[in-house]
Amino acid sequence: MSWLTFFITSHGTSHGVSVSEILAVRELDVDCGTKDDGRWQKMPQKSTEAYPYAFTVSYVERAWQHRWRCSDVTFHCLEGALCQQWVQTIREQLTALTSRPKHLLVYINPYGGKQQGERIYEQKVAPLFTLASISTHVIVTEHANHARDHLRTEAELKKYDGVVCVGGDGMFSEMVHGLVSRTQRDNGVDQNSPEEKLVPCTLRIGIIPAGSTDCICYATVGINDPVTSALHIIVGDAQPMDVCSVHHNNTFLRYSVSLLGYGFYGDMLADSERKRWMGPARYDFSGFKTFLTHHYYEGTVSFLPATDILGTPRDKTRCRAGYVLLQRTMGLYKNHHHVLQKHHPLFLLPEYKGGWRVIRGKFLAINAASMSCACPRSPKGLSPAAHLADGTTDLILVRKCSRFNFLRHLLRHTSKYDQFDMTFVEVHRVRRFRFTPRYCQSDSELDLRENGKRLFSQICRDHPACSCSPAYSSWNCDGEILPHAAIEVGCVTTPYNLLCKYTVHSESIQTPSLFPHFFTL
Ligand SMILES: CCCCCCCCCCCCC/C=C/[C@@H](O)[C@H](COP(=O)(O)O)NC(=O)CCCCCCCCCCCCCCC
Ligand SMILES: Nc1ncnc2c1ncn2[C@@H]1O[C@H](COP(=O)(O)OP(=O)(O)O)[C@@H](O)[C@H]1O
Ligand SMILES: [Ca+2]
Repeated sequence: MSWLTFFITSHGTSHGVSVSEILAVRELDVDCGTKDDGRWQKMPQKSTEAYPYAFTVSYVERAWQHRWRCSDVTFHCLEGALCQQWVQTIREQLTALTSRPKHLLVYINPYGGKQQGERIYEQKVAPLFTLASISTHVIVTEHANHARDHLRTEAELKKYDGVVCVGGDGMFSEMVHGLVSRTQRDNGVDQNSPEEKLVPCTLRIGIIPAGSTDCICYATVGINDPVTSALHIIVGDAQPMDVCSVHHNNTFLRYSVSLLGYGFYGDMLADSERKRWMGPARYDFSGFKTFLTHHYYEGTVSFLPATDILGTPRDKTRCRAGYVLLQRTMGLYKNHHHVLQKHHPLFLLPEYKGGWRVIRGKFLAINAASMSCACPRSPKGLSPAAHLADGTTDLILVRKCSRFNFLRHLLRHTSKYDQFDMTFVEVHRVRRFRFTPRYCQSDSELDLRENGKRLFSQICRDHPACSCSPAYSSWNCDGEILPHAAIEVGCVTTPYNLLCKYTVHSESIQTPSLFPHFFTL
């Protein structure tokens, strides 16, 4: 790591800036002030007289709660030649940072969250990309799946070092689907086969949060802040994550990177989609309504526990980027403080000891969290100890219980108390799982659901003529509705993610070439 140190700043103090955190450098013109922003005039007269040459370095400053800000520091010196030498050396050092993107393809969802995507990008992000000399091609989407289809078929991906998603988890998911599908198609991989290993994508996806939950951004960076995300993208950070593939009867349905939730989160989502006009508050409204309906669903969950890793979902450790910057710490495992290295899947390939486990029951919620799912509503998330790129997902089963107990469970997501420490909740770290509802879903029912119609005439169970629950919920897959109740899920990252050139956050591996807040899949 190179450090730029010493030199008398405008305040006569010394300053150290790591080259890897420099965004830009510009020379100041003594006669006519700063070339860019006229800040020269503001400098104390005394220092300008004593040191007539100067340059300004823009760099990343750590602010409160994982936030990053762009700061400027001006360095002064006596000789013009020396000043130029500094500027030139810094520029050379910046050019040598190959992990930084130079050309980006940006997709903005103008419809997500509070519909502020375009404004957020123009006002907060574009000026930083310009400062860092990053060229961009910006596409404002015109309809759902525009970004997915463009990435899958048309986009000239060779021209770019990364793609940027301005939106929420749904928009990120669209882009994941576009990129992953294209990569598999180009490499002849059949997505319909649940056993097939996916070929990793070479492009990373950066997220500028502009959605309703922004849990993928929050859970990886530690905050949903557009400026922080833009700076992570500029300095070339990367963060691989687990991707679950969801299949139904050997047909590929979707990928999931954050939450796959049946029951409570599925019903809440289905209700909230009809209230998009409310913006992010729709989730609270529909959450409250779904809480009151208190439906439970019968079925069988089978899962393959991840036996070859040491961490458990009940650990007190947290896996989140935003505090360890990967490519800046050299060497494998240097900063890995909470998963024992020799047990890492890279070194110990999955053994699947013990085989599948089967649990039958009545569930209020079945949630699979591939990452913590931390978000502003729940800063610790659905599964606080979930890891970002360990090839597992945390399967949380909430059995039928009273409304009061379910409320206690929900409330614990917002406090320091353990949401899993309740008799009706269990959590397992798994590699694969399957859910089969007790009653078979007919094709005609599925068709109706796929066409967006809610079916209320579902089979009424054991006790007719009562206010019992419907037979099926739907899955909430990263905020998108999956109408199929029966699904098979595999966490597909371990074999292909960790063996590639990717940088992995604290408990996973790290290789020198990439960086933390761009996602490599
Ligand atoms: C009583 C308060 C209880 C608060 C419980 C909070 C639990 C929050 C866990 C959040 C997990 C979020 C997982 C993220 C999923 C996202 O991928 C996905 C898509 O995001 P996008 O819109 O940005 O595209 N988002 C979602 O599915 C939304 C999840 C939001 C959950 C809000 C639940 C609110 C529950 C309110 C219950 C109120 C009961 C009150 C009784 C008096
Ligand atoms: N231009 C558009 N018009 C309408 N829907 C869009 C557009 N672009 C993307 N979408 C869809 O909007 C939905 C929500 O996007 P997302 O960015 O996740 O916002 P939110 O967090 O508010 O749900 C996604 O299903 C996405 O496919
Ligand atoms: Ca994981």
